[in-house]
Amino acid sequence: MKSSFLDKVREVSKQFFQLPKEEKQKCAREREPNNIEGYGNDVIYSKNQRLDWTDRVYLKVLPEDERKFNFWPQTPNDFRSTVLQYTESLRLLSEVILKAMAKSLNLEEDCFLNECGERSNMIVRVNYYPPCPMPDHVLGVKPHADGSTITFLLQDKEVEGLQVLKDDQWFKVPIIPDALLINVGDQIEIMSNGIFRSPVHRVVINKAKERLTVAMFCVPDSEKEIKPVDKLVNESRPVLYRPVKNYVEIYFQYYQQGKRPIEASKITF
Ligand SMILES: O=C(O)CCC(=O)C(=O)O
Ligand SMILES: [Fe+2]
Repeated sequence: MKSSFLDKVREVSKQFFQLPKEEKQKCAREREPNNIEGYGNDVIYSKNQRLDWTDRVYLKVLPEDERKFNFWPQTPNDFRSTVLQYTESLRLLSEVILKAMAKSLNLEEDCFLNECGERSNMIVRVNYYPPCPMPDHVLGVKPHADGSTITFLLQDKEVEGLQVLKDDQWFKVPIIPDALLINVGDQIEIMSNGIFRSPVHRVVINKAKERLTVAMFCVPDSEKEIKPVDKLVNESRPVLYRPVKNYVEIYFQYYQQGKRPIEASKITF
């Protein structure tokens, strides 16, 4: 993918967030808590929830027949075509990466792809973090691991914010302007029986500068039950996760309560 195309993806996203509130509201998320698609911020599950300092647009791009264009920005008018083209490039790239990840564990290359089922999903989330007068008191995104198989993250070119947790410490993720960051999500952790681990990460915000990122989540078919692949379960490595289905659905409820969704699948001994 050319860096000029990555800039284009950033540009159409930024143009949308620069529109007046009334314009953006045209693709606003519906009120029922289970509907996460469209423009908005956190879905509220409880009064005690801490809110993220972010606005976002969340859209299911694949499978094709599940697109809900009424939630898609109409302005700028090349938003739709740009996101569709971007998704197609990342769909192809995700196949290459999931095959390589399977091969690296001596599995058949299609192993993870087959586990994702016939109707894999691609979901885009454009994250816009406005400047915040009290950046030490709130987070752009609370600590979480992604609920995907893998996530492609296109970072802001100038403003840092992403941090990853390792050994109980937060580490800054540097900006590499023309690179996509690829994150391992919970569903690959489950399929690989814990060999690939989904890292916990968070977003800190900035007093003076806005920040924009585009996350593309690759997610298995919601009807397909996923589980650790047989070849990665043996006497020395017992099965660590229960089968799960439609993980994205449980994901947000756990996340908003500050819990790790993967706990719903982990087997405790
Ligand atoms: O904005 C970022 O840097 C990361 C966003 C993120 O973690 C997410 O959308 O899951
Ligand atoms: Fe994330």
